[in-house]
Amino acid sequence: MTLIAPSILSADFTRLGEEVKAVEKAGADWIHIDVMDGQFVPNISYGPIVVQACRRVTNMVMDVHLMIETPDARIPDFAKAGADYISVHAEACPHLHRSLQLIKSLGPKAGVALNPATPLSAIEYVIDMLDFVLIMSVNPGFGGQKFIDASLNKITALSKMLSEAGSNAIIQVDGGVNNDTMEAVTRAGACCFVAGSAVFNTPDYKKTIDGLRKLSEKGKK
Ligand SMILES: O=C(CO)[C@@H](O)[C@H](O)COP(=O)(O)O
Ligand SMILES: [Co+2]
Repeated sequence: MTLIAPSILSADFTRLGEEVKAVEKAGADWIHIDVMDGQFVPNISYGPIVVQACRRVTNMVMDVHLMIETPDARIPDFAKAGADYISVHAEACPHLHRSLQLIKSLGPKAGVALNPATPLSAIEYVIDMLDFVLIMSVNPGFGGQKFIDASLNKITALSKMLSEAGSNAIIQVDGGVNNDTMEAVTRAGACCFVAGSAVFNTPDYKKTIDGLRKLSEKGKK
């Protein structure tokens, strides 16, 4: 399974609806929506009304990445706005089990995002609750950053950890995914690929997404 999830963070916001439709037409599987609060990360992006607006123009799976403090207070708004998948950061959730319970109780699939410096042990005791795990391969807050190479070993270790636990959770990789890194992240064990600048900063989205898929196929061999 190869799931390509363009992040709208790098889209042209004056034409957001058209951009979302364009990547859907180009063969994207999910649309990734990065929510930043200026507290958990040093940047502010957008909230539930943008998720709601995207829902009106696409049938793609909407994947909401919450880079916010106290996410429990906001999760119901994002579920109501139409999120299909919601990830919270382990670093922002003192009661991670409760946050995951909350997401699942409202309908969306639940995931945990881990910063580059956060060990996999952060999810050890909630592993059975996870529909996906988001491995940050850059420090969260901005698009267009360079892939952190240590993420590859982390993805490999996560893949082993999940299979030993009998978990079918999807491994999502987010940050610096592009033509140079796609093959290696696939080989490490990821199957959902968030790509912001690598998609939206190119002129032909279909060509770009097809190219990423091909590189992923190479990584599976
Ligand atoms: O969560 C984040 C950044 O915090 C990402 O989803 C970025 O939007 C990915 O951007 P690229 O590295 O693909 O340009
Ligand atoms: Co993201």
